[in-house]
Amino acid sequence: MTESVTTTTDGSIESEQTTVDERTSAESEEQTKPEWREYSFAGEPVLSVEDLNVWYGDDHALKDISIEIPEQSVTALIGPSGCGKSTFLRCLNRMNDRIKEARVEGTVEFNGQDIYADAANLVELRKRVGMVFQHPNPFPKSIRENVAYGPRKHGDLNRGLVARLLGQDEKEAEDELVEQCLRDAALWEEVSDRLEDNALGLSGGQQQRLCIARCLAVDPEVILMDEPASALDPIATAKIEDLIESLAEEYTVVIVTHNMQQAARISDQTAVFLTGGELVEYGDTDQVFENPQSQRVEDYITGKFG
Ligand SMILES: Nc1ncnc2c1ncn2[C@@H]1O[C@H](COP(=O)(O)OP(=O)(O)OP(=O)(O)O)[C@@H](O)[C@H]1O
Repeated sequence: MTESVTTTTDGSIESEQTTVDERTSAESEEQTKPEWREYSFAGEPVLSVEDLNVWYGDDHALKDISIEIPEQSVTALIGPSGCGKSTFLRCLNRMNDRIKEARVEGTVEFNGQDIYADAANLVELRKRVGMVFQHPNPFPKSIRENVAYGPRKHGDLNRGLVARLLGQDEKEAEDELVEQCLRDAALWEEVSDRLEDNALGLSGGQQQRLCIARCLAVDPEVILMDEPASALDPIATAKIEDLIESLAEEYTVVIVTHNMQQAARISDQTAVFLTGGELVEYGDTDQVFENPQSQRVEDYITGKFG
C-alpha cells in the first residue's frame, strides 16, 4: 500500500490511503502495546524517560525505552547480564557523557526539565541525582572529610548562610551535617568515635554506607545505585537493604540488581530489561514477580534463562 501511495497521481486517493495506513498502524500499535504501559502509580513521576536509545559505536545497547519513575519509592532494574541496566541507570544523570563512544537519543526529564537540553547544568544534575557504585569508592581521606567533601567542593552557600543565621560557625554546621548524613546512612553508631580515621580502614559494608552518606551530603532527590551490595557479605547486604528501604521514605531510589530476591524484598516497582536492550515489563514488584504479563519475563524470573 505504501508503494501505491507514492506512485499514484490522484491526491484524494493518496490521502485516503494514508489515513487507512495511519489507522492500521495505530490499531496495530494499540494491539501490541504491552500491558505494563498501563501501569500507574501514586504520586508524581520524578524521572520521565521517553523513547530512549543508546548506542556504543554500532552496538545498539538500549532500544526505545519509555518509563516513568515515581518519587519516594524504590525502583529495581533487573535482567540478564548485558541487557543495558547500567547503561540505563547512567542515562539518568548523564554519566554516559563520560564514555566517548556512547550516543544517547530520546528524552529524559527530571522534574519536568530535559536533562539532555543544551542549557542543562551537569554539576547541579549530579548533585540532585546522585550515584552509588558497585564497589565502594571512598576517598583516601578521613571519614569526616569524605562526607564533608561534596558540600565543601560545591561551596554550599545556603548551608553557610543558614549556619550564620543560626549563629553557628561553619565548623559547627559541618559537624552537624556530617553527623546527620552518617545517621541517615545508618553508620553513625559505628564511627562516631573515629571520624578522623582514614575511611579505607572501614569494612566493605561500612565503606558502602559511607559512600551513601557522601551522596546524601549534597542534598540529592534521587539516588541511583548500581548493584550496591554485590561486593558485600550477607550481613552487610542486609544492612544496605534496610537502609535503602528507609531512604525511600525521603528519596527516590533506582537500583540495579542481579539479585531477584533482593529486588522482590526492597522495591516498590520493578523494570525488567531483557537481552537486546529492551524494557519488557514494568510494574508493581509483587505483580511482576507473581503474575508477569510476558512469557519471556516469566521464563527469566523462574530461571529458565538468563
Ligand atoms: N563503555 C562501554 N563501551 C562499549 N560498550 C559498552 C560499554 N558499556 C556497556 N557496553 C555494552 O552495552 C551493553 C549493555 O551493557 P550494560 O553494562 O549496560 O548491561 P548490564 O545489563 O548492566 O550488564 P551487567 O548486568 O553485566 O552489568 C553490553 O553489550 C555492553 O557490552
